[in-house]
Amino acid sequence: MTATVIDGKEFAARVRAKVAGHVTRLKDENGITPGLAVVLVGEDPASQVYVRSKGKMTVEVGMNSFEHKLEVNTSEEDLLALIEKLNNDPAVHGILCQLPLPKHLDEDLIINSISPAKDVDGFHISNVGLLGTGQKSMVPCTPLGCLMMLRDHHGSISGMNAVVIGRSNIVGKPMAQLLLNDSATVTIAHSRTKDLADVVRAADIVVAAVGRPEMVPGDWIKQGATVIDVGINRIDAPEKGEGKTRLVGDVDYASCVEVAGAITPVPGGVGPMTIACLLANTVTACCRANGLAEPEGLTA
Ligand SMILES: NC(=O)C1=CN([C@@H]2O[C@H](COP(=O)(O)OP(=O)(O)OC[C@H]3O[C@@H](n4cnc5c(N)ncnc54)[C@H](OP(=O)(O)O)[C@@H]3O)[C@@H](O)[C@H]2O)C=CC1
Ligand SMILES: Nc1nc(=O)c2c([nH]1)NC[C@@H]1CN(c3ccc(C(=O)N[C@@H](CCC(=O)O)C(=O)O)cc3)C=[N+]21
Repeated sequence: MTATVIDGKEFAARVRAKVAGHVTRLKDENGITPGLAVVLVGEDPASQVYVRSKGKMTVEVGMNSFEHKLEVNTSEEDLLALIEKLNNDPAVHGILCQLPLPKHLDEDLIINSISPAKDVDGFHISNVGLLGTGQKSMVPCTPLGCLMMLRDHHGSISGMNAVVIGRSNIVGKPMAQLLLNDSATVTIAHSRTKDLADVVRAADIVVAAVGRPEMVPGDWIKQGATVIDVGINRIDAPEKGEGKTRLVGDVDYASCVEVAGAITPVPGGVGPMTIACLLANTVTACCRANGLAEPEGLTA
């Protein structure tokens, strides 16, 4: 039996429609238009694609999009000054600083300079601490999108064995925290993990966030397990013609789809959900900033 394919693209469209509804209500009833500011430093081509796509979808759901493109050698001082300006701008409810930043900029310092209330990435230490203690916070978009798909597919994940491969601050760690908050039994694997295949074989839920193309083969997957593929890897695709590339996940889709119970594809899985959750977080931040009831079902 082949796995149910979890359609992240379609799910994300539903989340965005919900967000758009709340935006309309905020405008009509409260005279407020939620605004998202995205800061991009440098000209990394992949980052440019994401930022463009974020801006387009922000406008599509009726919110204001403020794009700030800074040159690659922008000083820390100038970037901090921009963030301070956005922190104090009442039209801006969410601020995202696209990562990775150029090497000369201190990523921790920059992230922690964003007002926690506007930190729609959920990367500020204060939001990380709130999430870790089960308090209301801004929740990182990619893990939130994964959680929404898992809850939708399983109803409840309480008591399930979940293995997260990857321990980054932006995906692996917050993902593990969210799974734990939903009462899954959580294992975090990483590059030093011994017998990774056996660790993964014990999982009812596998979340792969490694950054290695098609690293997880089907024979690591327990029959019927749910596989969430966070990886976004661009690889050469000579079969499509010379110089062509294609996008693959961290999971070997062809073999995993044969054993898994459910699986997210790449593209069309976690990626679109990440952007939808960014918009959801912006509406949530806007409601909180204005003392309004926040939308249900759009956060953890
Ligand atoms: N769909 C989306 O919206 C998003 C997708 N991504 C994608 O997700 C992937 C992960 O991103 P990110 O978390 O930022 O990546 P990082 O490079 O920050 O982290 C990768 C993690 O994988 C671990 N790892 C590396 N090699 C192995 C291995 N051989 N076996 C087991 N673990 C290993 C590393 O371990 P160690 O800590 O020991 O080095 C590290 O914890 C990437 O493909 C990225 O493009 C990222 C963000 C959003
Ligand atoms: N501060 C910050 N926040 C982020 O959330 C953040 C970041 N920095 N840096 C980079 C990563 C990566 N990321 C993705 C978002 C959407 C897709 C996405 O929509 N992917 C499409 C395909 C896009 C394509 O074709 O390239 C899909 O999977 O279907 C992918 C990756 C957000 N990130």
